[in-house]
Order: sequence, then structure tokens, then C-alpha cells
Amino acid sequence: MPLRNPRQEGRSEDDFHAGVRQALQAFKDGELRKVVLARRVKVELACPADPVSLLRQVVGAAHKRQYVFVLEPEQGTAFISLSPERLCRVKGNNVWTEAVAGTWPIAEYERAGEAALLASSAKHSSEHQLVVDYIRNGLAGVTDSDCFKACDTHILKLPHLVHIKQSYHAIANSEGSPSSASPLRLVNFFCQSISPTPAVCGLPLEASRRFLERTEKFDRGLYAAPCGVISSKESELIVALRSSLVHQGQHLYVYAGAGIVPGSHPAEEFAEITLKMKQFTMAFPPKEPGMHVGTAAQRVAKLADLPNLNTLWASIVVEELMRSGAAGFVICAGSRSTPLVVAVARHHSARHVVNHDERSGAFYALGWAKATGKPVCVIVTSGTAVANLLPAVVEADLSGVLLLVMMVMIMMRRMRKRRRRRRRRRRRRRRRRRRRRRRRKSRGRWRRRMRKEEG
Ligand SMILES: C=C(O[C@@H]1C=C(C(=O)O)C=C[C@H]1O)C(=O)O
Repeated sequence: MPLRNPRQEGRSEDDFHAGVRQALQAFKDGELRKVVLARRVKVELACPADPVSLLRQVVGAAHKRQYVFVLEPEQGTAFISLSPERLCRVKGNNVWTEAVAGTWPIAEYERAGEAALLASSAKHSSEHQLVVDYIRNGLAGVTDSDCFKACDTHILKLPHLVHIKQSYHAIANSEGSPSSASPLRLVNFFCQSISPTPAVCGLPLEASRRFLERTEKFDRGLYAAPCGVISSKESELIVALRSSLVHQGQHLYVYAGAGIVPGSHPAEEFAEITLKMKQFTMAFPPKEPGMHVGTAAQRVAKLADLPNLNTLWASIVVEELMRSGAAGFVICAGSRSTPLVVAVARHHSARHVVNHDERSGAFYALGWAKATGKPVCVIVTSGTAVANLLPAVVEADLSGVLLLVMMVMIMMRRMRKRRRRRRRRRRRRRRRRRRRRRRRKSRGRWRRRMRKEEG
């Protein structure tokens, strides 16, 4: 599964395939049993963004089973992770940990179901089993076997893919025994003796490290490192997977790897990594010709930049649409929709395309929505412009694609016109009534005077 924009690729697919073939040879030579080969992919941001707004962008796509965090190791650099994997949680002498390894695309899980999938691949099972054995052996050093509980092996469902997972709860040996450990020493034990597990590095550990130094050709940095909170009461460390490093808000490096074992296919492992990177590469899709994103200078800095209610409402509508997962906007310009167009142009991540013809604009939006699987909004002015959207709207309806047509400004303009007309009518009526009253009064006065004069 190639990335949508090959210019993003940091290390070519051929290089990666060569690395997998070297690993397969190392298995045959008895040098290695498993190795996790990673890739680093550079993504140029379409517009500069600060780490918090980038995090906000990816967080929308995060699953409830992912640990989301951002670290700022140095000014201008931010490390963002949406990790599915906990290295350890330590509370008193209670320890929780897990083995996560073996990956399938989510479509395969949906087709086969959990039980059939778990039984379907010896390669995936052995990949997971190596991690399980490693963690169990490691824990044997700090716990007795009767103080160790493993939950059933199951499938961990995430966006785009699934993993095999098994969780453990152990009670560490109590103080006084030769292998006793305080909570902080237990955390240290996980950092020094358990991490990196064969889920992120390989087996045997030192041979895998040497292999990766020779083969990966980039610095992993914080990728796959234990990150979290440490205290004497309770500590939790996460394996920093599904991560990316943002530089000066200009570009980011996305990291992901795949466990290579005997029987691995280079193309399948490459596709697995692409899938693991998808949450980031989808949140920051490549800029395409004709597509625009608001520049830093155009972005709204404060509420005072929104001089009237129309611009305020329009910016709220655009922000809400982006948060709800809209892919972007097709703008068929007209003066009445100006506040909406300005709001789109000023939004930090709203992608938009300008198309002067509503018919082709609507079909462009339809194609865009089909390609991304996300709703696309078409902004048009009133009158025949709306009617021109009809063929694409009908097609969107029949093919179950969400196309949002925005004519809210027209409605507001019409409503304002109607309100003005009603006010004018009321004023006219009042004036007529007043005139009638005055006439009646003067007629009454005149009659009374006449009667007096006659009498
Ligand atoms: C190495 C990564 O993921 C690890 C490797 C897996 C695998 O090889 O199947 C699965 C989950 C993680 O333990 C990564 O996401 O970069």
C-alpha cells in the first residue's frame, strides 16, 4: 500500500525490502530470531502549526485504547504519540504489563472474526509468543509464579488495524526476599531489563540492536522509548509507538516498525508499517495542486479579528465542521457567502479548492468525498447556483456519500430581507391608522362645530 504522496517517503520501499531480506538471512544463519525493522517518513506540513494544534488534529483520530501524549524535548520540537502499548503500571508491589505484537488490517478482522483470525497465522502467533515468553521470563525475576495472572490472548482493535494482545498482573516479591523491589526499583527494572521488548527491537537483544544500527540508517530518537509518569505512589510507562517528531511546526517525521520473523514477506511488512503510520499521514495529507490551506499570517489570532456576528458564526461553523471530520471545502464564490469563504481561508487546517462553476465544483466535491471517505462541504451563493448542484447531490445521495451544501448565508440574507419587509409593512399600517384616527378626530370636531352653529 504506497503512501499517497511518494515525496513523503524517507527511505525507499526497495531499501526496506532489502532490510527484510537481510533479516531473513540472519534468521537462517542463526544470528537472529526476530527483529523489528522501522521506517521514518518525512511529511511536509501544508501550513506551519504549533504542537498543540497538531496534537488536536491527530487526537480526533485516536482510539480510546491509545495513550495520547506530547513531549517537548527542546524548544521548537515536539514528540507526539498515540501508543496502543503500556510497558508497565506499578502501584505498590502490584505490576501490570502486556505483550502486544502481530498485526492485521482491520478489514481482515472484520471478515474473519476474532477466533478465526487468532488461529489463522502461525507467523503472527510466533511473533506474539516471542514477546510473551520474553516478558514472562523477565517477570519471573521479580515475582513468584503463584503471584502472576495472565488474561486471555485477545485482539486489540485500533483504527485501521488490529494486534494480538495479552495482559498480565503480577505481585512483586515482598520486601525482605532476595529479589524484593520498591515501586521505583520495579519501574527501573522495566526500563533497564524489560525495555526494549522484542515487540519493538528483537531477539536476541544485542544482536538485534547491532542489526538495526546497520540497517535502519536513521536515529530512532524517542520512538519506542518508555515514556510516562514516575512517582513513588504510582507509575505508568508507555511504549512510545505510533509516534512522530515535529520540527519547528514545519514538517514531521512519522515512525513505525514491523516485527520480522521467519516467513515474513517484505511487501506485507512494508504495508503493515504504512498502515501503522496512517493515523498521522491521514491527519496531515499531502498538499495537492490547486489546494490551499490558510497561512499563518491569515489565521485568526483573537476574537477581535472577527469584526461582526456573521464572521464569528462562520468561523464557528467551519471549526465545528473540521472537528467533525470534514475533508475540506469546495468554494464556488459569490459575495453572499463571503464570511464563510473567509472563515475557511483563515482556518489553520481547512483545505479548500476554488471552483467557479457550481456543477463541476459539486462533482469535484463528490470525488473528493469518495476518495477520502469523509464529508466535503460545497459553499455556493443563492439562486441558480444551488440548482446547479443537483446532479452531483443526486449522485451523492444514491451512492451514500456525504456532501454538505452550505447556503446558510443566503437564508440569512433572505430572512433579513423578509424581516425588513415586514417591519416596513407594519410601519405603513401604523401610519395609515394614525392618519385615519386624525381624520376621524377632525371630522368629529367639524361635525360638533357644525351642530353648535346650527343649534
Ligand atoms: C513496532 C511497532 O509496533 C509493535 C510491533 C507490532 C508488530 O510487529 O506486529 C505490533 C505492535 C507493536 O508492539 C510500531 O508501531 O512501530
